[in-house]
Amino acid sequence: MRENGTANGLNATHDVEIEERESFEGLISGDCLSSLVEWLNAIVPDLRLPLDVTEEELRGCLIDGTVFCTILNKLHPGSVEMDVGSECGPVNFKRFLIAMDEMGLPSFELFDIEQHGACLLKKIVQEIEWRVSTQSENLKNQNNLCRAREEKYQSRVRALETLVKGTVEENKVVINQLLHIKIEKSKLEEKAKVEEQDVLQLKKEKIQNDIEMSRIREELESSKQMHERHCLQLEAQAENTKVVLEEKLKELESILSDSSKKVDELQSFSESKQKRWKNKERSYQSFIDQQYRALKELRKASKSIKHEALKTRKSYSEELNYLGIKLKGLVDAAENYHSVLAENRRLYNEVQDLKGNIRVYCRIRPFLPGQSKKQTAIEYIGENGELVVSNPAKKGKDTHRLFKFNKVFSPAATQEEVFLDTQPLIRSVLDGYNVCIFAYGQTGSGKTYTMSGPNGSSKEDWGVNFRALNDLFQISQNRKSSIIYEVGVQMVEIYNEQVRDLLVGDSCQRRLGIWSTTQPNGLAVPEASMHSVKSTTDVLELMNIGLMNRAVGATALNERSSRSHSVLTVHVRGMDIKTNAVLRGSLHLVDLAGSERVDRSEATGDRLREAQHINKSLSALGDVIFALAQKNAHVPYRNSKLTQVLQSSLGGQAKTLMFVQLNPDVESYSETISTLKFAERVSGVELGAALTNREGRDIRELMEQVAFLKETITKKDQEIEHLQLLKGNGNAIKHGMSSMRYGSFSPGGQSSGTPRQSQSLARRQSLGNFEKAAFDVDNCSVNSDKHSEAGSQQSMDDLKCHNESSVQTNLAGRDFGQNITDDIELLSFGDADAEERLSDISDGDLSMGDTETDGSICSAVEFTLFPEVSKPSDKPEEDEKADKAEKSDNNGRSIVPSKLPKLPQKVVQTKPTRLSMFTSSSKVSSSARKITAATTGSSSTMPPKRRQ
Ligand SMILES: Nc1ncnc2c1ncn2[C@@H]1O[C@H](COP(=O)(O)OP(=O)(O)OP(=O)(O)O)[C@@H](O)[C@H]1O
Repeated sequence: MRENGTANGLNATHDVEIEERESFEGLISGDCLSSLVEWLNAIVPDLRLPLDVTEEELRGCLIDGTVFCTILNKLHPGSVEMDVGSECGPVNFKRFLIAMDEMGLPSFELFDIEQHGACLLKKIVQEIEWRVSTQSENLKNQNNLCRAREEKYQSRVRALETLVKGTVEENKVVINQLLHIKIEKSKLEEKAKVEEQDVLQLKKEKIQNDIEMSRIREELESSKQMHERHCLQLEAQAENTKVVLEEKLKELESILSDSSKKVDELQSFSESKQKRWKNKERSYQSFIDQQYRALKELRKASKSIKHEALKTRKSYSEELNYLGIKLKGLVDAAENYHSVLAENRRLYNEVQDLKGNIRVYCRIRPFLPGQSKKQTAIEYIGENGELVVSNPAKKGKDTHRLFKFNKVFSPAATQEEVFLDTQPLIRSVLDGYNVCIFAYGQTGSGKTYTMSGPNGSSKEDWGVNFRALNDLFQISQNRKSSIIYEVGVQMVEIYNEQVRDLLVGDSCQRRLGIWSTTQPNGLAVPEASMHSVKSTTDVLELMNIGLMNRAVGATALNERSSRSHSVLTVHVRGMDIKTNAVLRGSLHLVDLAGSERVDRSEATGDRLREAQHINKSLSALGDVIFALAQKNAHVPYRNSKLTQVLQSSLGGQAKTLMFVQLNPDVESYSETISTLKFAERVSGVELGAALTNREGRDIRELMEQVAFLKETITKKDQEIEHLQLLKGNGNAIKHGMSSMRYGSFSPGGQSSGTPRQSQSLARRQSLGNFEKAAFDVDNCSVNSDKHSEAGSQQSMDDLKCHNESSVQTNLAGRDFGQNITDDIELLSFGDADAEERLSDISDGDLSMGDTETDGSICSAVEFTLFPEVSKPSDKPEEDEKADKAEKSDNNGRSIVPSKLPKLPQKVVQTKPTRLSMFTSSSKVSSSARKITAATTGSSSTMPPKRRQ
């Protein structure tokens, strides 16, 4: 019965829990309660239940699950595992009593574990299962499973219970089985734990799923709302679109109706147009017919016009023929153009000549930056070349001084304006004239500025030099169809009375000699390097080199003061293509050194020496010009290197232009006055008509003939030498041959040319190399031609005469031919010696100041070198007198030169090379020395070296 009751109780545990609790009332009697409390306190001291606890209080008491299990194990050791208690958590004591009650335990004293163990266990299991089921209400499926298991266990328990009812042995077996079941139970518990964990896991998952579900639901809700909103929008749009479409439809319908109306209109219009076209077609047809008729008429007319055109053509060709005849006349006239051009040139130069050959232009320098507060000495500048300078320091009539020149340029005048008035002279150079342009003035007055322009100047600032050469090239280009020009440039510097080549890089170069003979080509310094130039660029380069090489020193007056005279010489040679006539002109562009007084430049030492040389040369220039102005028979060119170099340009055959440069500063008044006085003196010079250097064709032919003969003689000489070698009888044969050879030069000999030609040839033969061939070959002018032809003949006569007289005096036993032989031998000096001698001629004894007038041996040389000084042909009477004087008076030193043989001008002019110049001079000096020795018997005038 109890078994059944227990089984029933188990089944109904959870369903009737509350009823059971109510039925617990009165289960425990008073004795039992107190003994129970004691027992409990003894088992679990921590419980500390008061002994007078009422049943109600006891029922309300909670005991820990483990305590609960401990109590059970005390009652029945090993009946329950402690884990179960810890899992149950706190257990209401009431439940414990109920469990005891359910197990039918009357009291604790009567409790028999073997008897009530199974029942107790069942209760405990139920309790656990109940607890699990209460904890996992949501997992109903699990519960079902558990229930199924529970049922299974119940069946087992039942089986056990049946066994328990059996014998004690059976009970033991049952106990074993119970133990086995316990083990299984523990396994099941483990499983239950696992499942519990699963349940927990599932719970978590469920919570997560619930969260997820709620999220999804929310999302679903929001998307649903969105969708609804979207749907609403779409519906609104559809509504709008529908309205718009309806409107459009209405519009289209109206358009359609309009179009159909238009179509109707067009149709009617096209029909009317068609009608009009048909009308037009008819009218065109009638017009074409009309045109066709007109065309027929035109054809007829064109035929008649063609006929007329033929007639006109005929008359035109007749007119053309007439024009051709006229054109021929014009061509003839054009052919005469060149001669007209030449005539023009001639006339132009005549005009230039009429203007006077020395022109003086005055240029006043502006105040330099920083000098604006200075007082000017320039009072007035007239348009016709008047210049008034005033001296504030003086009073009365001396305050103002008037000067007059060809032109006065104010400080504002540009380089171009200055050059415009110079330009005509440049053209004259190309017409075969010698021109000299020089700038004179104190240091810093603008000489270099006028001549070259400022340093590194642009084309606008170019000075006269650059512009002149530029002009030369331009004019020569314009004339190239009729005249071919060659241009060569020399640039020298005269520094401390020494001439240096500015176009040679070597700074320590040697001094150059000057050949002071009046040369039509103005080649005064033959040793200076000659540079052929073809363009302005070439000239610019050369002049830059020259300007860099120019000696520049500092003085108190000008920081960059040039202490030397620079002479740029441009040699022009032009050949007329038609006539082969050669034109020759030279242009000297001179930048003089400062003209200030020595005391004012505060110079000492080297600077003082420089200043003295400069002053000396400038005063020599003044003397020359003064002599020219006075038309003196003798002009002292040789007093300075400057006048020697410029001789050809200052003489009677040249055009000269002087720029007088003035410093406007009143402090420079005295310098300004002395400069202006000098300029005034120069402007008074009349040089006479300039002469052009023109050479005829016949001269050229003669020159060629001479060259040919020279060649023949050279060949003969070579043959003679060859024969000498062959025969081995050197001295005898040589003498014989020499006699033969020289005999050919004697006037009576079998010479192929005239004696004069032979002499000239002999000289030429000995000359050897020529440095400046271009300017050497044709060194004659129309003027010099006539002059030198006569002069040469005269010289030959003189030479003969001189030889005769020599025979009569000290040079007995030598005939004319032998004399020439001497000359030739003299001409054969080496180059070095030649240079030295040339230098000697211009630098040494021969340059002594007043030798022109004292008639020494040097005068003899001078006579030869400066034939224009005393012109034998012009003054035959003087010559005769001199002749007599020479014979009668050995001390008549001034007379001797007039008796000296004058070099044939032609020879001198045709070979102005360094060597030729030297040899001519050497010969002359040699002759002169001999004669001097003969006439004066004095050797003191010549150093021993030069007599060799
Ligand atoms: N017409 C001018 N216009 C402007 N500046 C000028 C003029 N003339 C000269 N000068 C200036 O005056 C200064 C002196 O001129 P420049 O050197 O030409 O004098 P110079 O007479 O040649 O002197 P030196 O005798 O020392 O050679 C230079 O600075 C130059 O540029």
